[in-house]
Amino acid sequence: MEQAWFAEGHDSFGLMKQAAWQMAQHIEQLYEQKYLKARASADHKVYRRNACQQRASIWVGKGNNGGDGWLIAYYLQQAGWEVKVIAVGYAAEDLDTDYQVEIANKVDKHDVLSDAKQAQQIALSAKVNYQRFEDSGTNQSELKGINWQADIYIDALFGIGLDRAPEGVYEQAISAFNKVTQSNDALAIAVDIPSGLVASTGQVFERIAIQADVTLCLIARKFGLHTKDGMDYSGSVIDIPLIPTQSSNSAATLVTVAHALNARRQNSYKGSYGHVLVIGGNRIDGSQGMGGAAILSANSVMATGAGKITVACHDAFHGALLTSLPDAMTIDLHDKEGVKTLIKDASVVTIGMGLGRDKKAQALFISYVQAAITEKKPLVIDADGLYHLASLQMSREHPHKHELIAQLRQHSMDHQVCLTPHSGEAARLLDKKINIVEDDRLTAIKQCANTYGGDWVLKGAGSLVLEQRILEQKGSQAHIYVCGVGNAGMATAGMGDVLSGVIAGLLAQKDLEDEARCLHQSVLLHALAGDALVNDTDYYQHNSSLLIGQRGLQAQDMPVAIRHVMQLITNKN
Ligand SMILES: NC(=O)C1=CN([C@@H]2O[C@H](COP(=O)(O)OP(=O)(O)OC[C@H]3O[C@@H](n4cnc5c(N)ncnc54)[C@H](O)[C@@H]3O)[C@@H](O)[C@H]2O)[C@H](O)CC1
Ligand SMILES: [K+]
Repeated sequence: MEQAWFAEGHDSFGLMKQAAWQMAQHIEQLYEQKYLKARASADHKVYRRNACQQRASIWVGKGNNGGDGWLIAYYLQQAGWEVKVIAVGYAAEDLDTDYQVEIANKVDKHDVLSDAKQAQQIALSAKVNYQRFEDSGTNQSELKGINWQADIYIDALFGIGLDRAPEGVYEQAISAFNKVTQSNDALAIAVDIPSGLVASTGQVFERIAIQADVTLCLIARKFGLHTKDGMDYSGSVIDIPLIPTQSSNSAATLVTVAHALNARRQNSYKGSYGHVLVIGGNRIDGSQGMGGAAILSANSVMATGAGKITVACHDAFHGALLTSLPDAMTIDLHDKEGVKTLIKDASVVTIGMGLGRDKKAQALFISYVQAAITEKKPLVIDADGLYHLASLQMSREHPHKHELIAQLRQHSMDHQVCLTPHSGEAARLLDKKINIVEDDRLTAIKQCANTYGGDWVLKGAGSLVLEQRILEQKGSQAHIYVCGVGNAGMATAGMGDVLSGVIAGLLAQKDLEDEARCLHQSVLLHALAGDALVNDTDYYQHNSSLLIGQRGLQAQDMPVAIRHVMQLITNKN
């Protein structure tokens, strides 16, 4: 986006100045919020600390992110701040003003100094105080500068140009920055993205990254701020758009707000809201079984508002299921003909939660998925269903390999097929190592969709959703969403089963608009329900009876929260 802007003839150094100027304004506001408000609350320690001049310690690298940092130092100094720049990766001559002027004079008239160099020159000409961060930092006077107590620490080491793990002096600088901000309880503000975090993937190499309280994100939200490690390092994100951008160019859409649900028609009956068939909850001979997976999924189907439900699970669990969900009808998972007849009647089939991974379970999976395809039913495939799909894909000799996967692909062109792996399951589906998937979740979800067709969720921090849009002309186009809500309390067993239930429950309700029952809506609803149980934000505060907290949150707590969120997002008549 930035390059397109420059190609239109806009000045790149002008943009850097604009960026730095706006960031300096935000830094002043953030200072006020953290310290001056605290002063009003009679925190004497903070009051004493801030009775003097505001102090900023600005850590700059050698690229344009560092350029932003030099200019921020310049603008803050102009605004009366006491500033110190910590220059990381600079040789002594890089900072020697006379030498730099000499170089600048030698530059051919047709050439220009890089933006970062120009920024540095402006700051040095204004006598901004700086210091080199040197390897190992044993020199006491050097240490003094680095440990200099500031109110605000600004990370301008690396931005979107980071392309490898920070090593040597950079690694030391990042850990010194984190140490000094934490020990001073000062505000750590990242320019564009916390240094060490990869903007396009959310990956942090070997846990070396700036731990920011606030990230001032320039031009457009970076995908990496919202998935994998992104949320653990970026703190709260403030957007500084700077230039007009087109969302059609973006890698993904960040979603935090659910589509509103229309109120139900008074004149309706259970058939109006669909019949979900849940297939799972098996008990392999000699094992304790996985009935809970189907039970949790079924409970969520009903909490999401489906009209009716049948659960095909092992006989051993029918009693437990009915105790927890008397609304359900039951059938034995192994009653092939009976289940196939029910598939005909179902509006949505969801399969795999606790289905089991042995050969018998695999045969059931193939047979039920084929029946659903023949009956033209929307399908949700989760957990052990994904395991079987991966096995079929990997096996060279399985007679159903090409058949089933090709059929599923074909089916997904006209019917909704939702597949919901976490990283481990996605790795198996792609026959890759889990860290390959984790290090580039965006590529992984696209590869899943390319291989198997259908709509996908890649679960985990910042769940990704890929929805295929069928185009009028032949073919389809994938749209990717990243879920900007949800919390780590949801990292517990059974949460995936709950999600598959939400997806099926929404799909079954044909009275809802398409956007209100698409896959990213389900992922959002599930995440918002998780937040309703742990967050005491304004949005949920009025229902504090729901609050549980992240530790100890269980999948079985979710249905009540799902109903709560559904009610909040439903249009009133
Ligand atoms: N006018 C503008 O150009 C604007 C730029 N903005 C800011 O610029 C950065 C992106 O700058 P860039 O120079 O492309 O990259 P970085 O500063 O992030 O990286 C610098 C440099 O470092 C090298 N490098 C990468 N990884 C490592 C590593 N692990 N160790 C050592 N060195 C590394 C890499 O080769 C780069 O050359 C953007 O984020 C904005 O902050 C603004 O958008 C305003 C306009
Ligand atoms: K940065």
